[in-house]
Amino acid sequence: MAGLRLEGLTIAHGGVPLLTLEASIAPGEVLSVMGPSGSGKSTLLSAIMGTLAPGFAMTGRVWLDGHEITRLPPEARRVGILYQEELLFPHLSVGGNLAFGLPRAVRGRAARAARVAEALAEVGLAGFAGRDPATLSGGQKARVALMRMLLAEPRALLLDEPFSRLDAGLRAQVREMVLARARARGLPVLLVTHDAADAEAAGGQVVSLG
Ligand SMILES: Nc1ncnc2c1ncn2[C@@H]1O[C@H](COP(=O)(O)OP(=O)(O)OP(=O)(O)O)[C@@H](O)[C@H]1O
Repeated sequence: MAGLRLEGLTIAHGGVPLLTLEASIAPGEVLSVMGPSGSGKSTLLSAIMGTLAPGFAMTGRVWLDGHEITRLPPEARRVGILYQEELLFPHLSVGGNLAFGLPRAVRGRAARAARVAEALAEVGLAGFAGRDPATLSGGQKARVALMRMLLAEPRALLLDEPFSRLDAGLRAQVREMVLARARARGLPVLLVTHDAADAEAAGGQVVSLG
């Protein structure tokens, strides 16, 4: 089955159960995960990324596009994630940040530069490749972070409250852009949010942890 499937996922810490989840997210669809602080939302994302901290025990299986990825190393999973903060590399230009996302298989300076330019144009930032990330607005940084992640060609997208630092107007705009780009690529999206408005705008399924 295409998309992301969490089959009988359970996570415990020090023998204490934290969460149980069964979910399927079809390509282009969104599952919003809500729940109070400490209910395990970030831990769930780590489990899907393959970066669960020591001390956590997980059972169940994670499937992506019909392949089981439960035990694959993080870099082999093709799961992209966006965090609350954009985490752009400050010592690289905007173009350098984007080139960092490109797979090694894209070879040659010209081909890589062309992919970076295309990505910038897709989010209305044509000509920004040479800019220092520190000179960008919050919304522009969010767009660069989104395209850096998408250039790595993920097959699923995890969003860890990526809009929460933006003010209300910008928040809706960035949220729409991220969800539209995910839909255009047919990516299943798991959105962690504290905000019911995010879940409502995303449409799709909603689960609450805790
Ligand atoms: N590295 C870690 N080692 C030990 N316990 C941890 C670790 N990371 C998280 N926890 C614990 O696991 C539980 C779930 O934490 P998690 O960060 O997943 O919650 P959350 O729902 O994302 O919270 P928030 O909304 O505040 O970000 C909490 O009790 C937390 O203290």
